[in-house]
Amino acid sequence: MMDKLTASVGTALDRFIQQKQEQFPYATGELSQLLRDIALAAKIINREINRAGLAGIEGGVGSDNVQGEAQQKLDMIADIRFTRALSKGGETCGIISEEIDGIIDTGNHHAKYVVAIDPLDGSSNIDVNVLVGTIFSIYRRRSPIGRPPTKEDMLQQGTEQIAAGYVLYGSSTMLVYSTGYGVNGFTYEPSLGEYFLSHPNMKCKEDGSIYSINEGGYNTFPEGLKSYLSTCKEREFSARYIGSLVGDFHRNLLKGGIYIYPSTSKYKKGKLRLLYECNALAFLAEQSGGMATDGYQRILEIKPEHFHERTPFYVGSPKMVKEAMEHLNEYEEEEVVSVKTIKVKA
Ligand SMILES: O=P(O)(O)OC[C@H]1O[C@](O)(COP(=O)(O)O)[C@@H](O)[C@@H]1O
Ligand SMILES: [Mg+2]
Ligand SMILES: [Mg+2]
Repeated sequence: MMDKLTASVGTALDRFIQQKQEQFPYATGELSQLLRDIALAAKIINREINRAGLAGIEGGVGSDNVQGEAQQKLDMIADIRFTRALSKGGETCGIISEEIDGIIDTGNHHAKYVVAIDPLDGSSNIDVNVLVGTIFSIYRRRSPIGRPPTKEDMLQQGTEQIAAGYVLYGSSTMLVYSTGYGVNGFTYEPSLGEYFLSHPNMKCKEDGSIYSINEGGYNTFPEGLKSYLSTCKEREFSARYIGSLVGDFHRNLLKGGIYIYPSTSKYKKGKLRLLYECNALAFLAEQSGGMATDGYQRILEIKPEHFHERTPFYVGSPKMVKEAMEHLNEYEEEEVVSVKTIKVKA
């Protein structure tokens, strides 16, 4: 359905959500409430992040999450705050969080939505005052209303997302999300405690000249990727890497560019998690005219098997993602031929 009402810059988030809901005669307001729950929790996290150095909430908690990564205090605080806001809000029946092994059952068994969330993205940047984020995906549950959330509710393909977004805690705090009708960005005004529309109808540029990748693992990158990176360097593209996925994605969305987290010897399937990092950003990328793949297939079509499964991630300007994939496929074909040749010779 075409977006009849184009909200103008400065529209308060609450009003924007209401306007969108009114465009759907059968909307019941549950998704609107869920989005408000996320926006509320993000305000609290924003406050915690801004005063982290003073409040002694920097550093680790001395435990690892299910992926064996050291958990930071702010990882846990963010996880608790989002879980609490979503549980109290009443519209979320189950949550998958980066910080928790299994399904978080909120007890809201009457609710029809489930959420996958990376409460704090870019944890390695918390203590060095570099921007961090939150990433979330929202799905309609599959299991009958009234029951506890199930594995099937949480392990849905990215194409099934009802909404997705991120919060960026940077020089300003922004909430960027989509409900499947374009991508809109809101800037938080702390003195008023409110978000206002600042980036309506965000569009990803067809092409760009920024590439974002941690080249530390270069020696173990797929040959095709090495070849693509050479072309980026030949063209003197700008290398930009914050080390916070949300920040790198946001910059490339605004300026044009490609973000890559490939398979490496340390992370055979890439480092990033499908359910609460890649699916959400792939949804936003496609909603804004960008592209997101694992190098070979659309991220949104990957059928998840595990809550914390990882995937290689190639996202951004479609022309750049397509070219990177061409290089990957070219080298893959050559590798197949060379194996066949060796076999024939043997
Ligand atoms: O340090 P690396 O290997 O480049 O990884 C950085 C990537 O890892 C992440 O920090 C992973 O996310 P979390 O911080 O939520 O675990 C991404 O934000 C970032 O893009
Ligand atoms: Mg993350
Ligand atoms: Mg995280």
